[in-house]
Amino acid sequence: MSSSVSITLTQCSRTFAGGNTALQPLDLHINAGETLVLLGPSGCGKTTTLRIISGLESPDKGGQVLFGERDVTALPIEKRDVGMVFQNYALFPNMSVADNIAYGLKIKRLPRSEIAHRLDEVMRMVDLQGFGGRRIDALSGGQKQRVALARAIAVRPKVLLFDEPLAALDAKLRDRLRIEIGQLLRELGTTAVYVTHDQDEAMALGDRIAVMQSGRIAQLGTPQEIYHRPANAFVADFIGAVNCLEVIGMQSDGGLIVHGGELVAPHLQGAPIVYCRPEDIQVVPLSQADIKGKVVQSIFLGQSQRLLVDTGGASPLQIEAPSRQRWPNGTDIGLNLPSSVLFHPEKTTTTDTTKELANG
Ligand SMILES: Nc1ncnc2c1ncn2[C@@H]1O[C@H](COP(=O)(O)OP(=O)(O)OP(=O)(O)O)[C@@H](O)[C@H]1O
Repeated sequence: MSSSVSITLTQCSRTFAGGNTALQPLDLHINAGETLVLLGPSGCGKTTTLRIISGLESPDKGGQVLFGERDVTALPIEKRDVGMVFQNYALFPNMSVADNIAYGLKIKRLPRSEIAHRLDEVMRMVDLQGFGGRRIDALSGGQKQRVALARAIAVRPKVLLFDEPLAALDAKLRDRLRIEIGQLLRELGTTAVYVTHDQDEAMALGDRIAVMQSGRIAQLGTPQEIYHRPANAFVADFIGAVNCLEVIGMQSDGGLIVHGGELVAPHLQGAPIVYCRPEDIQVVPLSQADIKGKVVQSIFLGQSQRLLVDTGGASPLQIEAPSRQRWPNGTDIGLNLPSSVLFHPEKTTTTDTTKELANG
């Protein structure tokens, strides 16, 4: 495989006709061999960023795209040595699987023996052995996406770009292909940029995730950093369920007395706000509970259940509870909330937060 390259975007903005700014000036460095996921809601600028990296789109004047040390800003996609995988596969429906995969290799005028060798190699990698002669329209969605993947890697690109490749597939297939793509990317070591609005996909695949909001990067970090130390309320809310708690007092041992509340704004006037994830709240016997409440709803999720618990706050707390236990509505429930699991977006660590709150 060809050696991977780093990607550097400097001051890349994109304004469309009519003054619609899809991307604010963006600086982003992607390490060689890294998988970077661009995650965010519809319209936040993920695809525009990917298209600027691919060469399908140019940044506004002044923006620069480097692959390694090489300035590729003015190069079209076919000169950038990138492979792309799209949501809609973008395959030739009337051609066979093998002809689709070999398409780029033929354009590169590789010798027939080399084409045969690479076909063999990539079809094995994406588990499509024996499918070479099939027509594209005789394949399932998952198989089509494997063909698209094989076609992208067959040319041994320096950079692999994915635009929501699993969005059209059903949940089970999505999970499976997500794992396979992750394995493949590790095996290939190719620098990859992967666009999705699915947080599970982002966390499973990304070495780092850039969470985007309104044409900017709201946070760039490892999945763990993004999940456990979200930079702001938008990231906290986008990357998973979060409880927003109003601090209404302090216990003698320094523990916070909190009320449940919903995620409204990062800074409400008055009481300090802290956040916590549903799975970090412990269900304990009532006699040992810091917080007591009543179950108002339970949502069965299979491997766990989400309980909504009224603790007297503005809105119920979300708790993750074991799957097999029954919690009829109206059940009294005891909860503990270790201060170590509380976090405050805009601040760096949970410990800082607790200290600051304790001091202030
Ligand atoms: N060719 C275009 N002309 C005008 N506006 C555009 C064009 N392409 C994108 N935009 C706008 O730029 C913004 C960002 O679009 P982009 O496709 O990058 O978002 P996205 O995060 O990929 O969204 P989605 O997940 O829905 O694909 C949107 O407001 C979109 O409407």
